Amino acid sequence: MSRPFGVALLIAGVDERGPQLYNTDPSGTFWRYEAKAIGAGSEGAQTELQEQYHRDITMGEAEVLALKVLKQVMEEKLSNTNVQLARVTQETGYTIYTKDELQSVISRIALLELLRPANVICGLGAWFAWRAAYALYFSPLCNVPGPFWARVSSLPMVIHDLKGTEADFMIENYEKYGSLYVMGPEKVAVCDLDDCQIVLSSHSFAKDPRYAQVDILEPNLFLTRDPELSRQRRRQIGPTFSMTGLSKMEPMLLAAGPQQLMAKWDRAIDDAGGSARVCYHYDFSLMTFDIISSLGFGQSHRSLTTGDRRIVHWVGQTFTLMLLQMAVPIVKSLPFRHLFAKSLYADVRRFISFGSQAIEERRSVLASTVEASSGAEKPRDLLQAFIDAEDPESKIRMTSSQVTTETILTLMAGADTSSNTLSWTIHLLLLHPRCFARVLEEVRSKFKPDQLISFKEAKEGLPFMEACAYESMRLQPVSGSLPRCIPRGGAVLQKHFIPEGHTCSVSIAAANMNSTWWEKPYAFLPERFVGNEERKRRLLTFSMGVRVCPGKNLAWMEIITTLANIFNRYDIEMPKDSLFSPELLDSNGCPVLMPYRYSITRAPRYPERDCNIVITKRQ
Ligand code: HEM
Repeated sequence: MSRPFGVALLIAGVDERGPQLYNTDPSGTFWRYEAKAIGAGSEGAQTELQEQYHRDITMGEAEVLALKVLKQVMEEKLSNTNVQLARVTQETGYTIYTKDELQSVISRIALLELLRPANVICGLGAWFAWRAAYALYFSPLCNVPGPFWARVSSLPMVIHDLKGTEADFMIENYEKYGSLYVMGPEKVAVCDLDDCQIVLSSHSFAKDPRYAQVDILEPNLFLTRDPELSRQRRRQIGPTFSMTGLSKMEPMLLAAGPQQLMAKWDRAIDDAGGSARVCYHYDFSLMTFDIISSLGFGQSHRSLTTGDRRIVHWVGQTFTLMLLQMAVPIVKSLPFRHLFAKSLYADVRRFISFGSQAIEERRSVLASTVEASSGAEKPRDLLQAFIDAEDPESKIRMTSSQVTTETILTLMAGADTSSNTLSWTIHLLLLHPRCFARVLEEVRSKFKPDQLISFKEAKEGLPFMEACAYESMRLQPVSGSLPRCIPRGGAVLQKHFIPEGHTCSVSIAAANMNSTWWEKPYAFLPERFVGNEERKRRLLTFSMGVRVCPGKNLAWMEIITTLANIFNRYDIEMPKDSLFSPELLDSNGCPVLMPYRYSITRAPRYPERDCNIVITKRQ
């Protein structure tokens, strides 16, 4: 038997025969001698040692074992005075443990005793009983409705978060407990629109501290918890995202967006001889990336037609690292983190340097054109608008790296959100043929088959189609919940006082299904939005208040122009092998929708299977 550390232990004691040392031979017979030593102890201890005979043990284990024997020796009063513990090593020979050493071994054994399974179970039971009693009778949230488990632990919510079913779980709990309920020991879910407004309308309900854990990018509009930075950025980039600012960029948006998509679909139809099967989800996804990367990075790069997914990949990696830092902040200080997550960090670096390069190139192109002709027009895109953006109050402009950060964030926040909204709208329309027929009638009665429809034309001429997009955003909001901190002095929500230090989560999914505000909330009823500006404002999908989505107008421009142009140009059908149909209904009497997953935004779970359509040129 090999012995780790070359250490042997033995028991020494003083009994009526005088000092006894149960000798040991460090060269190999330690266990035999140890067994002899406990001859003075109980039978139980001997058995315990003998059971361990055939395996290597560490110094720590040996100490504990020896001490157990020692304890028994003392307890059984076989040797009640001056009991000692000694160790023998090949190098140092026989040494008696000092008082301090003995004390430390005794503490260790006491801890081990404490950690015995029975003790652990009792401890956990007591802890749980205390948590339950506190949650039910003493917690400031004890009068707020909610599931019992959520009062005691955040685990149920975390599990749904990880499974990507958080939205359904929050709607389910809203149905059971109402517009304000407990979703964690110190956290409430907010599902009433008036309360959402209270939370979102001021900076005093700051974003969750986890947002500030991300250190891969400079402080920016999306992640900042600092009201001053948030206000300043909005003043700087606000004009860019206004309808006036965006209308200058529309030709570029149409070229990278609907025009590119239609060119691809036309080719697919020609290649297939009249009708083609396409996966609209993937096409929308690449198209929206192309729109933002052409506007934000000045790129003529087209991932939809070339299949080059480099930027899409970088965005995914940056999100992964961001979420990792938000969920497990310690990863930021791990010494070899760059080695553990080498490709993740490398891709984020590539993405950032791609952004910086775009700015440098733009600056040098501008410098050379200004030299060549003084009246040269600057490009009309997001990149230029960000470079030129100035805070009207302080006259401060963004530095190059701030522009890079905001552009990267724009791509991250603006691509998947818009493309998933498009996917859900198509899916819902295919499952509601009455509405779809009305949309087609509306579009085709207003526009010629080959006409490129602009945003203004679509917005003014297609109120029902726009209402369908609103209803799709209500039923399948792509954004998740918005976690906020309760401010100093606490807050009153649904007549319950929620103290400072607690958090709340504005549930977009549940607020959009709140039956106080939305009649027949599960039904797809676009009519509710036609000509009703008040209802449109009430929709929470873009958030509201001081941190409302600044890209809202751009998103609408992408969504409305894409839908109008494809409905005008193609006849669209569900394939025969589709698993979904208007006749397949759920328990609410509504068509069953394709399953979703959350990868930052709510996306179709099986796009290859569920997001196919058969397209032909409009008859
Ligand atoms: C259908 C499309 C979109 C939806 C549903 C959507 C939704 C949202 C929501 C709910 C928020 C609030 C997040 C929070 O408070 O944590 C938000 C914030 C934001 N969105 Fe959007 N968004 C969309 C498109 C876009 C686009 C196209 C852009 C940029 C071009 C964009 C840029 C941003 C930014 C920068 C923020 C952070 C604002 C802040 O925290 O102050 N979004 N968006």
